[in-house]
Amino acid sequence: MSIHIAAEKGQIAPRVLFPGDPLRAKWIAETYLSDVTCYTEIRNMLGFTGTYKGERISVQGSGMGQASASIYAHELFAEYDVRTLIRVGTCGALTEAVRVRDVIVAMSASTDSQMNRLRFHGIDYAPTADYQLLRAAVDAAEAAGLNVHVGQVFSGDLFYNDRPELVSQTAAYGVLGIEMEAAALYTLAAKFGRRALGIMTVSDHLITKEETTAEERQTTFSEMITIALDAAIEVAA
Ligand SMILES: O=P(O)(O)O[C@H]1O[C@H](CO)[C@@H](O)[C@H]1O
Ligand SMILES: O=c1cc[nH]c(=O)[nH]1
Repeated sequence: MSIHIAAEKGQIAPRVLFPGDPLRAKWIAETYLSDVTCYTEIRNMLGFTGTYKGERISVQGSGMGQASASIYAHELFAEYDVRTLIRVGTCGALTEAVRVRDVIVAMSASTDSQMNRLRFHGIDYAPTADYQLLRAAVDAAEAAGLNVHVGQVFSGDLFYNDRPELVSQTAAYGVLGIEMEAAALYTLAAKFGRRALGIMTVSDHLITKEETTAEERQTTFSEMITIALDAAIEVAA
């Protein structure tokens, strides 16, 4: 076991879905996987392994924010040899071109986090998705007849941000949605030479103020999950 995950080596599959909400992890495992086992309950940050279309897949809660998600991503890569990590999260929409319940596949993630400033001593690193995984996700969406937005997201450290102009400024530079983990995930995947992708369903709209319910955020968004699972099994384990 690692410090924050109770699994034995081999209990976590090489391909992992990575939602922020541990109850979304439970819902994904119960809804989409067969032969499911729960391999960790430490801090209630639940993790499950099961089978999807004959392939082993795990689902691990990440918690909210880059600080929490970085701990789980690091341990999954460093201690459990995870090869593919797909965030299945929620985000806020920053532009009217994107609507609530739309799906965004995140090509890149800007951030206001200091993590990479510390890591790279002031250099502006560009956290970027794995191209094959991104392409597999777009192909999976097309095969299922689903529309997705492919583009930039912003991974903010502050959910309650004091700078309302952040929305208009990032939108003016092409950012589609705001969430809190993708930049760290892409950076750590690059560090360990693994694949990462963030797929986010829009849970609320920062311009129109439309919102989804907490229950919907926990137990729906099936389009995103299907795309993530089908993309995961397309790339080498
Ligand atoms: O729904 P999840 O995956 O947690 O993602 C979003 O929701 C949380 C904030 O409510 C942050 O973690 C943000 O990134
Ligand atoms: O991080 C997030 C997630 C959903 N909506 C937001 O505004 N921010």
